[in-house]
Amino acid sequence: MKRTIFAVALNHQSQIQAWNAAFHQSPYQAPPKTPVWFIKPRNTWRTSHQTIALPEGEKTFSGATVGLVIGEKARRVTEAQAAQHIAGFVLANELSLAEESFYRPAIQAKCRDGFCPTGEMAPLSDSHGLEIVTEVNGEERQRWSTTELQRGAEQLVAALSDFATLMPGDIILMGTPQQRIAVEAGDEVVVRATGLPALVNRFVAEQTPQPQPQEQGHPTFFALGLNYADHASELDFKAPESPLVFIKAANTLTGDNAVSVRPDNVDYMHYEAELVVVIGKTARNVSREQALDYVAGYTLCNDYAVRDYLENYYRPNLRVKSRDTLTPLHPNVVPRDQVPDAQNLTLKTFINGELRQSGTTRDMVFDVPFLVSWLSQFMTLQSGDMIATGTPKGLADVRPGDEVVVEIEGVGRLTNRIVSEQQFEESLK
Ligand SMILES: O=C(O)C/C(=C\C=C(/O)C(=O)O)C(=O)O
Ligand SMILES: [Mg+2]
Repeated sequence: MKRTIFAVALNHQSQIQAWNAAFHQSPYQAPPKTPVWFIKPRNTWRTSHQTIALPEGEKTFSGATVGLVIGEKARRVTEAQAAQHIAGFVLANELSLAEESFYRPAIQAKCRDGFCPTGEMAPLSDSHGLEIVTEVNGEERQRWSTTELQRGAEQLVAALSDFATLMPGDIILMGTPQQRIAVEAGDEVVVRATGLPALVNRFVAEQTPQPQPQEQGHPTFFALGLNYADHASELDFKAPESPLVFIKAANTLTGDNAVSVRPDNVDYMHYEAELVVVIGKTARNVSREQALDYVAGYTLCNDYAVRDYLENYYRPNLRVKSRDTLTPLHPNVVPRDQVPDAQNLTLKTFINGELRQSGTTRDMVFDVPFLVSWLSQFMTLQSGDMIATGTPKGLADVRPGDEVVVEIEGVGRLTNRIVSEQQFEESLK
């Protein structure tokens, strides 16, 4: 069973070459130091032989790749240990709109319905030197080799498992060349590699929204960046003109009264009190007026961020936002009809009993109906998906031993304690 599909951008040499000059200039300033991870959420999943509806008015590009499949839980494994955690490999198509920037391009470009078909897994022991071939309507259009990747399978597992525990069934897509192949309605795209079952998909025009295939997978956990203007200005940003959405993987979620690990030798581990919207039924192309009908209710989370790991423009940055234990989420969902006005709730964070953050959901830049409607314009929201709506001003560092309580009026109270890496490791023994 698939759990989380992680993917890595800028892992093919041709991409690094193509972007090299831009990466030494503003706004990037420097090439990324660590892998640029992103997530292909469950609405993007398809299997071989399923059709994929192309978004209207957009140019879609095929990005044939190979994914490694985790067979055995991997937490902080070294490159030398990584191979024993890999069950095999799959072919995949990391479909995307044009990649014009690496500043949060991901969600609208990469997370559309059907934008991640994957084939069947084969228990290959090694992906080195694998040639990935793309055929469109029977004609070979691209061939590349995994020797051209900057980081191979073992390096990717080691880098990701350093902060995110990988579970059996998780997949890491290993990257695509800079050159992608435009696909059109009617095209049949076949991705092949020796030793792996071919991946075959036909593209069709998007007419009416297609029913979602019954795929299993974690609910998607969306989060908003800078959705309160006062918080954006405390981080020296302007309020965004359109929603800045990132996705957090399941590894980061924990519950009420749980612990969160502060990495050693960092300066900025910030709490973030956030209202979380829980989707109640499938939502595609819903208007702002209809949007609340698709909301089951509300809960709250603490969207911790280790800001030392921010790398300028390379966002969403999973090392900052999707680390193990760094998203305490309250398990109780308060039904929508018990929250008369989600845009008029007080949020508070207390550290060791002292009030440190206070704001109101009135100050959201993009309110709940807008967010549900906006996301549903380009992806299908499913029951259980959640949207963490951003945090107001008032961030501060937290240290091991701190008790952090996030409270939202009428929604709940979430308690969490900060531990050091050493304390956490000892608790696991
Ligand atoms: O971390 C940042 O600097 C901004 C950011 C996310 C911010 C939030 O999570 C928030 O405002 O609640 C980012 O993803 O870049
Ligand atoms: Mg946040």
